[in-house]
Amino acid sequence: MALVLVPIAGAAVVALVVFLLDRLLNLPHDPQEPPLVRPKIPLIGHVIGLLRHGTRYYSMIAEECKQPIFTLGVPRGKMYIVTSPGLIAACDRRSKVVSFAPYVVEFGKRILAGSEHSVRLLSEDLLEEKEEAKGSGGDGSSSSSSLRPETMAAMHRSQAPGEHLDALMRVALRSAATHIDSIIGDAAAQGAAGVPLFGWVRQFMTRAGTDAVYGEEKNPFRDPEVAESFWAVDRDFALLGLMVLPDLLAPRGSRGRKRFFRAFREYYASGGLETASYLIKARYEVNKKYGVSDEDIARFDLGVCTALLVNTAPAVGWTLCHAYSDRALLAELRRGIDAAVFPGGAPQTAAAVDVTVNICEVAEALPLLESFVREVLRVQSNSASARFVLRDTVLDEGGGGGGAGGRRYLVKAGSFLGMPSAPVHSDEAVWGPTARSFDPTRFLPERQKERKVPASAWRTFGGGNALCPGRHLALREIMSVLVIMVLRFDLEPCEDGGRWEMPAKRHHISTSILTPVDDIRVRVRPRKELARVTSWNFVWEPTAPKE
Ligand code: HEM
Repeated sequence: MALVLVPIAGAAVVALVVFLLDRLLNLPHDPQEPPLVRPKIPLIGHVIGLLRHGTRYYSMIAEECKQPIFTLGVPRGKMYIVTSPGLIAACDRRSKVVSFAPYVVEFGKRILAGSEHSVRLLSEDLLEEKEEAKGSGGDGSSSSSSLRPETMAAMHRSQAPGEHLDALMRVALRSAATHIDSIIGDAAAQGAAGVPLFGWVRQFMTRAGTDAVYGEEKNPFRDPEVAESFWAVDRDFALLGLMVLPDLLAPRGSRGRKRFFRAFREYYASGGLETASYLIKARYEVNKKYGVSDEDIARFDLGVCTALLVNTAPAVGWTLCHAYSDRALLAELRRGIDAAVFPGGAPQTAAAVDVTVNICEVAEALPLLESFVREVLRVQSNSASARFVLRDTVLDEGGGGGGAGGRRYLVKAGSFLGMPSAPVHSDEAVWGPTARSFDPTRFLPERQKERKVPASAWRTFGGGNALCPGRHLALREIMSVLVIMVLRFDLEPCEDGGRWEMPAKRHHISTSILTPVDDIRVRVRPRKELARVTSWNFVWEPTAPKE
């Protein structure tokens, strides 16, 4: 009898220990908070889920619990996950309290390895009350009075539609077109094995983006070693973020980071600023105003390059995969682009022809272009919109979309709040029955009129006062490369008899666009029917507004 009781008593002790630990490690849950989702394995189930599935875990839970917002308890903390557009909009409206700022500070400390002084400057006025006192207008348009918001205001100002963005695009296009040409003209570089599509795109987008921002003349990325160093940092992003023995745990990333910082110190020391874009000049001015050292300015540039490159490069890769893997879509895009560039048909003369293409005009003539790119960004987005709750606050869904009308939820100070794009991007209540399929016409103006999707449901560029300031530049860059490629080249996978197979995807910690698990090797060939064109010039010049 006593022997029978041993396992029962053992199980009771385990249950008691788990119960006590649960009480001790998990924070109490107020009924006004979003519903609590209990993990299958007590205490650490959600942590295991997140480690195993990455941000996909949020979608898995969202699908099971079907709540507009829910709470995941983790040891000594809690995470609120928001999936309804109405509540996302509510968080965006309170973005000073449900804040992105603490992550900017952590990024400055862990990845940019900023000095204590600069990290302190970044963490000043987290609630942006100084700004409020002056009567701010929100997403960077305000007159702010601390380093972090003022830097973001400069980022928004320098990339808003207008002369500064046009200047960035001028250089980006010139540089992208030149670097695309250099590989096409170099048969040896392509070889029989072709080029790795995502790797190749990353190479020319890295150069185009940084030429635009830092100026072609002194851009540190002219040195391939600096580009390699940058991408080594990105590869080791998570390990560097731990701040534990980086030279040992992440030797390539750590070496790359030092090399990057050196290159950027030299850039400023050798007068790089004079040839830089307005974006870099405006940032420099703000940094100097707040007493950031030259050493730290060079470190902050690692942040600029991360924001500039890590999403745009894979987004261009996916855009080309989607365009070329669907013959009917490719034919339609090509028909529209050809018609806009050669209204009288492809040049047939014996003489060589120079062609200038204004991509802005092409995009206006062919709305499918932007609709298609937005759809690529919808399905390939994996943004987390991570926030930290700085004060207890009540979120009111306000009946604004998502269908759960007007419920209120308390979120507590000190908690993580995420608004991952994946669940909301695949929600049939928002996008209709085709939510999970790829539809390049989804964002055409006439389709948008048919089905009103709340603005807060398209999360590719985030929202609130963390809304991506580079979104206009990114969209223009992606559309431009698409036009250049579709107009000029045929792309064919080297393997599987030329059949396109979409690469599997995975999440990478630094990016909000999914990463391909494996690259795909392609052959790039100029279109035969345009052989007469010997010189191409691509520009993005906004047309005069219509009367
Ligand atoms: C396809 C390309 C891009 C995607 C998908 C993307 C996406 C995002 C997302 C999701 C966020 C966070 C928003 C949030 O949490 O609500 C963000 C922030 C940011 N992005 Fe982008 N981005 C892209 C390109 C760019 C470019 C070209 C730049 C130019 C420098 C840029 C600069 C930034 C900056 C500085 C922030 C931080 C904003 C802040 O702290 O307030 N991004 N981006």
